[in-house]
Amino acid sequence: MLGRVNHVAIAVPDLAAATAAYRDTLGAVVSAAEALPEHGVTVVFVELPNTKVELLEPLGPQSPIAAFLEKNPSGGMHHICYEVSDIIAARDQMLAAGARVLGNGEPKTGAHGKPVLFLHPKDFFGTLIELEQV
Ligand SMILES: CC[C@@H](C(=O)O)C(=O)SCCNC(=O)CCNC(=O)[C@H](O)C(C)(C)COP(=O)(O)OP(=O)(O)OC[C@H]1O[C@@H](n2cnc3c(N)ncnc32)[C@H](O)[C@@H]1OP(=O)(O)O
Ligand SMILES: [Co+2]
Repeated sequence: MLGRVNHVAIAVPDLAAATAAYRDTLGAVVSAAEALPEHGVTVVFVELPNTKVELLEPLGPQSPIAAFLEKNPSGGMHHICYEVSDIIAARDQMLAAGARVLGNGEPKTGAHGKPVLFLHPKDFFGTLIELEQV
């Protein structure tokens, strides 16, 4: 079911500072910041030769990363995103296996304009998984 790693996401308390560290200290190519209110985050992508790093800052009072940052105030790895070819088939395969698909189970449009779903970290060894249809 799983294809390539699309991105690894890091939740950060200060997106401008994190972006500057990746751009100026690590010498990476970074995108402009984009607010995604429907996901409760502002995001910057770090472009790498083989994948991307997604820097996430909370946006709004209902941000899904707010509690994570309370527990990890200096930031931390938040999720890994795998590509799938058919997100509905992947969702149904996960539900049949007893894994928890987060939200209402319907894909949302992710940062790349593609359908995404999340799987509960407690069902996958403490790692939140995002599936993105490509
Ligand atoms: C930019 C758009 C998009 C893209 O296209 O790339 C994105 O990536 S959006 C990214 C942000 N969106 C999401 O994270 C949506 C899915 N997340 C959720 O639904 C929730 O955050 C959650 C994972 C269900 C957790 O919410 P909740 O149960 O309310 O939080 P708790 O703090 O109570 O956590 C319960 C339990 O799970 C542990 N936890 C929480 N988050 C993570 C995590 N990222 N990685 C690993 N473990 C996590 C948390 O520590 C709790 O464990 P215990 O303390 O042992 O109970
Ligand atoms: Co993501």
